[in-house]
Amino acid sequence: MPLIDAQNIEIRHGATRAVFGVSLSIEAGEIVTIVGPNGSGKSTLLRALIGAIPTSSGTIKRAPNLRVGYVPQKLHVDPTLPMTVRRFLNLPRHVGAKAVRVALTRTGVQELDKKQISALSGGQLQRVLLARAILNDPQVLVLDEATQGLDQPGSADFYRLIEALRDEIGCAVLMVSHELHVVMSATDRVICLNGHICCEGTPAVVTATEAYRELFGTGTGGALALYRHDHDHAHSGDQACTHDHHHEHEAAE
Ligand SMILES: Nc1ncnc2c1ncn2[C@@H]1O[C@H](COP(=O)(O)OP(=O)(O)OP(=O)(O)O)[C@@H](O)[C@H]1O
Repeated sequence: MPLIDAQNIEIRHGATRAVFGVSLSIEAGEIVTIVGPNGSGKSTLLRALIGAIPTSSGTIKRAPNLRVGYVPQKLHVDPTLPMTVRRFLNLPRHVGAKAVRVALTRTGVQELDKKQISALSGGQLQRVLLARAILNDPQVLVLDEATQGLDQPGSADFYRLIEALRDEIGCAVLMVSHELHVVMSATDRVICLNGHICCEGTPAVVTATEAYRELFGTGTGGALALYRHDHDHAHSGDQACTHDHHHEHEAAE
């Protein structure tokens, strides 16, 4: 049984239909990356899949007592509020020094445990947030553009860490990223979202498709830049677009 299984879901924010006709499932241990333009419903879909917001139609089934670890885009910390990394990882639930040490070691920042949260660099903070997300030994790790603000080598390191954690913990990973070219090698499956699912598949299959080339350019070696990705047409909930899209893209070769 999949960890999460969504069938034909629609999600509305008031009058805005943010996601429609989406069916997808997340299997144990796989890494799934959702890409798509701004406002295409990526965060909305993630939040619905983990049960944080309701759907307006369709069904989402989650494995019983599913353990989810969530890494937000960023954390706003009041610099006047003193809080060490160790204390932060013990909120809202006290987990103890050993669990904190294990989690920080797994994310490669064990030396930061006594540091103030407000004194961390962007990359260090993301690793601390990741450490917090794995404290409950998650079956699914969910990341919403977790590398925003990191430079490309920093992002690449972070995604390598995610892959290593997946291998170590055995969790599935569901993430949103704008950096498909960076995340590609650490992904089993790519889903391109624009309200509905435009195309999906393994990176190897997706990169070989015409739809993918239209979306992301034709560069080689994974050095593809998702630059601008316009879908200026309406859909009625189909799962694969067979018609032309209008895209502007740039391939960094
Ligand atoms: N809380 C909300 N109330 C009203 N509308 C919302 C809300 N959250 C999102 N929306 C709308 O739903 C649509 C999808 O937004 P969402 O944040 O899911 O997109 P996204 O793909 O994650 O975007 P981005 O890449 O910019 O983060 C957008 O039109 C957005 O304006």
